[in-house]
Amino acid sequence: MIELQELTKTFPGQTVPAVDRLSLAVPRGEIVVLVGPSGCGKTTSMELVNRLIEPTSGRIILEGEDVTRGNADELRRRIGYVIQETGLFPHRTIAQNIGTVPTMLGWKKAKLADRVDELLSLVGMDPAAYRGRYPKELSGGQRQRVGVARAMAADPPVMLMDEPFGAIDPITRERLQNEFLRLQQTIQKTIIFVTHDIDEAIKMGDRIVVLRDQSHIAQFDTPAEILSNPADDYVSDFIGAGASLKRLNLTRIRDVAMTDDNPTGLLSEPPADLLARLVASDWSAMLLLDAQRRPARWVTAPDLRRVDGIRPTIGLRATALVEAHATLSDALNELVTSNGGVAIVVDGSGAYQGVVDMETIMTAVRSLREEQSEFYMAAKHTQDES
Ligand SMILES: Nc1ncnc2c1ncn2[C@@H]1O[C@H](COP(=O)(O)OP(=O)(O)OP(=O)(O)O)[C@@H](O)[C@H]1O
Repeated sequence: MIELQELTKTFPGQTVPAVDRLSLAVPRGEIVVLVGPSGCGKTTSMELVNRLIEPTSGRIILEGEDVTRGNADELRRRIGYVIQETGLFPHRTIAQNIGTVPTMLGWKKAKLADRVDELLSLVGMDPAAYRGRYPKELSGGQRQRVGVARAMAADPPVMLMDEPFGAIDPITRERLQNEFLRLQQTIQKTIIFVTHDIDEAIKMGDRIVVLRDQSHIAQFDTPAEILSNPADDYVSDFIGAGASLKRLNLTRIRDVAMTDDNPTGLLSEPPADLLARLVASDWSAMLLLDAQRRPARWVTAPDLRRVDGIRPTIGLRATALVEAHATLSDALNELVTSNGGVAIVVDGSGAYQGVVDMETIMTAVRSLREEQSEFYMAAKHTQDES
């Protein structure tokens, strides 16, 4: 989809190139993450790809076409760009910001307004509430969402995302990452994503490029391979400690067997009925759901025996909610601090789907390990034969 051939940039007055002969092929519909230490040339590489700066040498091929020299504006319409500080225009409304590229392309007003609303909904913001606001009237996380919506406005096949969730608190960041991964399942864009955070790279990337100085590639591989078989000490050092824990970032909750034999009930049910179901199960607590089937409270048998009717304050609050797109690492994080000792899986509207407990996570870790050792056995076998 997009191919960089020996892309090089030497800034005026410099002797050493900031980016030196970077060659990379990004497959259609994949997220390729560039990860590397500060100053290694990540941002420069991205700016070269959409020709915010012109390469000293090398070529950029987009959908088979050499776009290194042609019209740069034309190229940028085919490439959406999201940057850390979002770069929203402060004196333009959210709708005007999102509509920047379509406006340049001369879209009709009605089509533009529809597209803005569609995009706001897509990134989880109510169009009526937000389209008329200004960037400073939004939270950091909302501004990032608008940045993503703006990059997608003219439906470019390629998106460049330079630390798009960098300047955001960890909780919002995790939420935005998950939302974006969910969105990507629908939009299937070809994405180059920059981060300096290896955990984010493992989570977001179909493939990861670990960069050294001057955008020299240390390793280009899937996250699983990079974690299991780092090419050299530089890559191992970059992964840092805890490679096996990081592997939990590779598995999503939807890919493991959730527990659904745990008892649940509705806040509106009589306590005696709930109690009967709870004692008939192997569980010591029951999850109560509200009328929209959203997790509300954890209750034990003594909680239920004590009352005639269910009050909203009964038992303990149901915490540790995660969506099926979240990783096992997210689930583990949540469950260690949760009231129920499990992470509760909900769908996009917050409705209950099941729970993930420690055993689910242990089983997944075990099977990841087994897959890996089977791989090594097979590799060894082939080696012995040869
Ligand atoms: N306009 C410029 N003129 C001269 N040197 C530059 C210019 N822009 C960047 N550089 C240099 O090029 C190198 C790569 O910078 P770049 O911003 O691409 O790194 P980065 O990997 O994105 O870093 P960070 O993670 O800190 O953003 C750095 O040594 C930087 O000082």
